[in-house]
Amino acid sequence: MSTQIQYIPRMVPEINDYFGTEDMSFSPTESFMNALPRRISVQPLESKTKPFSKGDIKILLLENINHQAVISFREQGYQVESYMDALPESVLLEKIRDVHAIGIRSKTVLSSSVLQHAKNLMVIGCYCIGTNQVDLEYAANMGVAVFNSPFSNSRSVAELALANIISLARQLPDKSLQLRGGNWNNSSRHCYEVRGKTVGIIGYGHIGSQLSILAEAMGMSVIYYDILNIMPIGKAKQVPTLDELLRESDFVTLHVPETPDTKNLISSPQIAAMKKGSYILNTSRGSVLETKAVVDGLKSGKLFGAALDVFPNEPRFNRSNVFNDDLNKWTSELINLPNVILTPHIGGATMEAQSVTGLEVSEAIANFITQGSSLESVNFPEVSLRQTNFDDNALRILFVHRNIPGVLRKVNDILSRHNIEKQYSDSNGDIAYVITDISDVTQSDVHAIYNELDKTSERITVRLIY
Ligand SMILES: NC(=O)c1ccc[n+]([C@@H]2O[C@H](COP(=O)([O-])OP(=O)(O)OC[C@H]3O[C@@H](n4cnc5c(N)ncnc54)[C@H](O)[C@@H]3O)[C@@H](O)[C@H]2O)c1
Ligand SMILES: O=C(O)CC[C@@H](O)C(=O)O
Repeated sequence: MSTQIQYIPRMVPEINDYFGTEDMSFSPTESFMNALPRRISVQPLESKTKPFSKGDIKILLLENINHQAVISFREQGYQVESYMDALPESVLLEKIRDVHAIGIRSKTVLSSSVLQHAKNLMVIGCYCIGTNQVDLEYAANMGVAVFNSPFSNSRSVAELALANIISLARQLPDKSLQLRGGNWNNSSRHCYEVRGKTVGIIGYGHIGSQLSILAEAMGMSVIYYDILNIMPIGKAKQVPTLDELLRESDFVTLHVPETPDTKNLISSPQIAAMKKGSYILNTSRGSVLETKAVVDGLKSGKLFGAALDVFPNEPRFNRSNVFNDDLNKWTSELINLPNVILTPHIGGATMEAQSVTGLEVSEAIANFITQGSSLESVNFPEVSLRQTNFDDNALRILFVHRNIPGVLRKVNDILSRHNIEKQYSDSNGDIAYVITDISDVTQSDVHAIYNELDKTSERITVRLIY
């Protein structure tokens, strides 16, 4: 008989309640954080235009997004509703209906069937690296820009991968578990140094290349496989085929995104190609590694250990008794195997990474709302216009449209009674985006311009900032 779990969304406590909670750490993190070079400014660009009352803009933040984001949005005057967890779909459908911006991490799936309920949505912020949880194309076709934080947690993931490499080599999880059970076993059987061993990195992007540096510093040899030709760091060597990497590595570690090409990238044939007594690590996405093949590899003795931070199915909420066979059918087999490290998707879960991510994505969201800037969006044409000498009679027009010939001419015909101060347009596949600043606009011009642009058959969205 299945049990129905009643879910009551847990709101994030008010900001002052954060201090003194277990999540808060002041030392040594605080001094480190203050010394971090800041690529981003804490305050978003001050808009000289008057878009609307920010108090009318509703921002929904899910999955316990860092309190810096909540503080920053509230200080700017936005309405913010913030929840500890991902919402069950029925609640999400209700909540997403009238929000203008939503911030998520990896557990909230924004599929087309969810997004079609979002009537006011302008922008999605993924407070993480991965964006596979969002239907990016559908969002772009709605005129909704999606932003992520492309490298703020790369170091955290790379450090976890290195820690797992050493832990697997020394059988740390099992030794610790045995001693907790009263069992003293200081045998060196199958315990190794990592120095001189080879780590094979699949996906030499932000995380893979960080790990490369850390692993070399430990005296390891690094080889990597990537679909792109990427310049090696240090003495690392790119290998031409996945097969070569699998054959030569003592530790194989996955750092590719979830794409149709990476689904089950490592499965039984790839594990068969690995060295006997090697180890596999996955901190990328659960879909990239066929976990049943890992279970079989561990059982047969082909693999000496595995460290998995991500799984094909992951719980949406932090709860007890959820990591079981109902979630993934091989779970009980996996948890009973020796030398296996299982972590609940914590690669990027550090105070440092969450704080930087919180600021970076919030800044992108705010700049899209107040300026229309889509720089570094993952699904949108990248357009941004500098604002200079804006006076009370200036108007900024943000027009997202189908990417077909003749649209810019139509737009400029509509605007022809005004001086175009600045204009910038870009396209990305079927979508194009043009930002135009015009001057000498009266209140009735604003309405006329809006109505005319709104009627154009190629329009996806039109937004005016004045
Ligand atoms: N466990 C966590 O908490 C955590 C945290 C951050 C990121 N991630 C995951 O890690 C992934 C990688 O992050 P990143 O910042 O290094 O990404 P990245 O985009 O910087 O690097 C990914 C690399 O993979 C390569 N690649 C893509 N498809 C490939 C294929 N089929 N074969 C070989 N190489 C391929 C790309 O060319 C790129 O160099 C993210 O997409 C995300 O899913 C997990
Ligand atoms: O914070 C998360 O939920 C996901 C982190 C990680 O998987 C990422 O893609 O950045």
